[in-house]
Amino acid sequence: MAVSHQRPAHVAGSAGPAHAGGSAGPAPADSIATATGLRKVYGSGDTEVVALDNVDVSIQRGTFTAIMGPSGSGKSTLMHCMAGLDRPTAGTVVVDGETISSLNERQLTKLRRTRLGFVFQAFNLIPTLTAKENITLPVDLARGHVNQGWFERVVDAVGLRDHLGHRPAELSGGQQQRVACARALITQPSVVFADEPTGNLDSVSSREVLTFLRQSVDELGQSVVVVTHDPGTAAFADRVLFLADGAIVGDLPSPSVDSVIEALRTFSERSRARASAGGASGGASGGAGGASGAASAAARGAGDAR
Ligand SMILES: Nc1ncnc2c1ncn2[C@@H]1O[C@H](COP(=O)(O)OP(=O)(O)OP(=O)(O)O)[C@@H](O)[C@H]1O
Repeated sequence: MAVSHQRPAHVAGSAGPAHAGGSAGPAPADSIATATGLRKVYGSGDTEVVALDNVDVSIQRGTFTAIMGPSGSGKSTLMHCMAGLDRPTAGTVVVDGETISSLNERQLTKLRRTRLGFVFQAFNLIPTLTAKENITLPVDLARGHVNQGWFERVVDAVGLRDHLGHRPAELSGGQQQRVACARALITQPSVVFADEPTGNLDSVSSREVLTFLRQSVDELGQSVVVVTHDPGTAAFADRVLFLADGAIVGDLPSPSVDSVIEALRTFSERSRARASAGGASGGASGGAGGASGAASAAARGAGDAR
């Protein structure tokens, strides 16, 4: 489902055309997460799938980045490799100065717990715990101390002060996902990674969650990366990266719903042209047909948002 969004003043402005290219540029000094030469191959022989093919990405600190692309284009794989949930076949990932591709499992687990935040489509809350207990769970598991000042700021931003004693079953879907977002932020992570965070929500709840993620960037200085199919969600971001067949094919700053749909349409047409020229092969599955499907889905989504 799509969500329309009034862009905040500091990121408003004319959305330029998506820059098309094979990489999202070299790592600038204020990069919070960087992938260089990232390659991920699943299976081997006849079943081999190249999910990521030499991807270079740099995510700026204190920004909201959306990753889009057709089904099977490698969005989740890219996010999982950058978040240390999956190991790349080749290439390097650096998060907040730490080269995570060279960490062992124990170090990776610690890094994920202490320096990264995650939000998934399924809220993954513990049903027997209250909202407050769910939010502080990562700190409690690490036997740390909740920074009370930060907790208060997050709770205010998430707008759930009156529901802290409620269990997940007593909260709406949007409220549950906001609890999950607050949980992702409680450790003041270097980056929050969200995979289709509004996939299970109606448009009102989606807006609540996206507004909160946006605020976490604007007011709390967090860095957020969201994987999404929805142009309305992408329009909350400062920048949209487009993937197709395991490669970055576009980079759109200051996105709007319309500019995202236009970019999806352009990449879909290019993908179709490559396919009819016989050049679409070898990459991740979901190639031309998938891209085309994504563009039509985007157009449908835009209809919903208006
Ligand atoms: N564990 C796995 N084993 C084998 N192939 C996989 C695995 N995970 C992903 N793939 C393949 O890698 C490619 C990229 O998958 P990925 O899930 O990253 O795409 P996506 O863009 O996130 O797709 P979707 O939008 O449908 O979630 C696809 O062809 C997928 O089938």
